[in-house]
Amino acid sequence: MAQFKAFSGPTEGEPITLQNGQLHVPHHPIIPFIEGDGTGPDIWRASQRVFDAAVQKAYGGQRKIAWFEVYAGEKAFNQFQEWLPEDTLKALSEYIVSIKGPLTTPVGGGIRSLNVALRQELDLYVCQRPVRYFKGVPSPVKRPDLVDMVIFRENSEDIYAGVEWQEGTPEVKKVIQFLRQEMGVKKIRFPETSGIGIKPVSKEGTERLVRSAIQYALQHKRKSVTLVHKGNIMKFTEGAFKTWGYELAEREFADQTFTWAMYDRIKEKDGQAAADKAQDEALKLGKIIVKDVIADAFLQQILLRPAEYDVIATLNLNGDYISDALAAQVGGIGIAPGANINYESGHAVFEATHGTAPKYANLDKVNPGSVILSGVMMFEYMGWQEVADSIIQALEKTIESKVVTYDFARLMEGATEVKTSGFADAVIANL
Ligand SMILES: NC(=O)C1=CN([C@@H]2O[C@H](COP(=O)(O)OP(=O)(O)OC[C@H]3O[C@@H](n4cnc5c(N)ncnc54)[C@H](OP(=O)(O)O)[C@@H]3O)[C@@H](O)[C@H]2O)C=CC1
Ligand SMILES: O=C(O)CCC(=O)C(=O)O
Ligand SMILES: [Mg+2]
Repeated sequence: MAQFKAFSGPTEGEPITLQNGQLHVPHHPIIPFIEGDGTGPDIWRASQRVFDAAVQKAYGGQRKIAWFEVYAGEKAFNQFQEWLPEDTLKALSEYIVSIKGPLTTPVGGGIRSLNVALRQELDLYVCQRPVRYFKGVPSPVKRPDLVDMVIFRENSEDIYAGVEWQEGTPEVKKVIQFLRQEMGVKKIRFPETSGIGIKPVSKEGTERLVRSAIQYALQHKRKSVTLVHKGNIMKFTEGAFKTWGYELAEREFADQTFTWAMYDRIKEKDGQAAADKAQDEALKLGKIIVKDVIADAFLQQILLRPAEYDVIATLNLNGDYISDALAAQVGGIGIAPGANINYESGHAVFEATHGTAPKYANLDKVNPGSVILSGVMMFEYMGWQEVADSIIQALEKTIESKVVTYDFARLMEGATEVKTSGFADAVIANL
């Protein structure tokens, strides 16, 4: 068992382990959780009750989660004068599967994102965010039911690496001088008053992300994987992401995929009819179509033609924007779950797509749906499918009966508005 310094270790349960690449989940697994800042505590309390009730219902006491609170953000700082204690990283690493509430990141200065730090420290290179419609949820679009996508957002590089220098500092002056004098850069419009940020995008980073997306598409019998990039402008980062993604698909999944890069090569050589025929044949054989789209066009097409998109593989910043935009299409960030995963080490930290929504902190008001659904993803990951299924059906039943939190109630006719805790009560009653 791991030894902890700042806080005590778990008092019950057994660790989840990885054996020969397979997750081994005991009947009483230790699962670390971070409550989160802002609305985090309200949402976590509600979600934890739903999880425990669903496990009890599915296994009648044979299985039970041994929750282990670990600390990050304001609660950690107040108790240990550290935003992200070493013990927390140790616990998330030791116990493999964990879940967290949102953590605050100040804008423009102060600490860097703890959420990003967790992803980088544990090398959780996939941010996986499924977006689907639940019947009865109010939506701003006519056919929200056509949205059924799973976002694979690269989670370890891009501008989130945090390599940037503030305007006016000696460091930024040095970087700008280097760029201008040694690299021949002439296009920094206002060199005296610029901050500089660096966007690293690697072949390895792209390949492991796209590989995970294609493997997911194959395992879940999805139709396509779309590489979303801004490669027309950022040629050697986002453009390379597209090229490396296609190359990976053709090299590692030659028999299971058909790429638009192949389509273009056939078209160039034998004409469009031949390329269309090759794609039709691939579809008949059940191959995954790997295609690409430029990010701005993608953002309008998901509104106009969402049914054309399925699994999405994209870079870190694009994935961040796309997650919230797609969440809005199916009713908002109140039911937008996610997971940060390293598919090689097995480490996974489940968390909602939304943030701390500070104006609603401690009001017992916001929708706990995103963390509840992140828990559903966690139970699926653990192989506790009965629990996942039972929570999903209870959540659907609750929303269909129009018992909802403020975010849905303000857009629904005849809704019964309940608090965060009240929504959890209703879901538990429907398990
Ligand atoms: N992974 C993480 O921990 C994340 C952390 N953050 C951090 O959170 C903080 C606040 O970020 P902000 O940009 O305001 O984004 P938030 O996602 O926290 O909130 C934006 C808006 O989304 C709606 N919303 C958020 N959560 C819920 C919920 N559970 N139920 C219903 N509606 C919800 C609210 O809309 P309305 O006003 O219409 O009611 C809210 O005002 C920042 O410090 C940011 O860095 C942000 C994203 C992810
Ligand atoms: O880390 C943060 O504060 C924001 C992260 C975020 O927006 C996201 O992961 O979607
Ligand atoms: Mg975000």
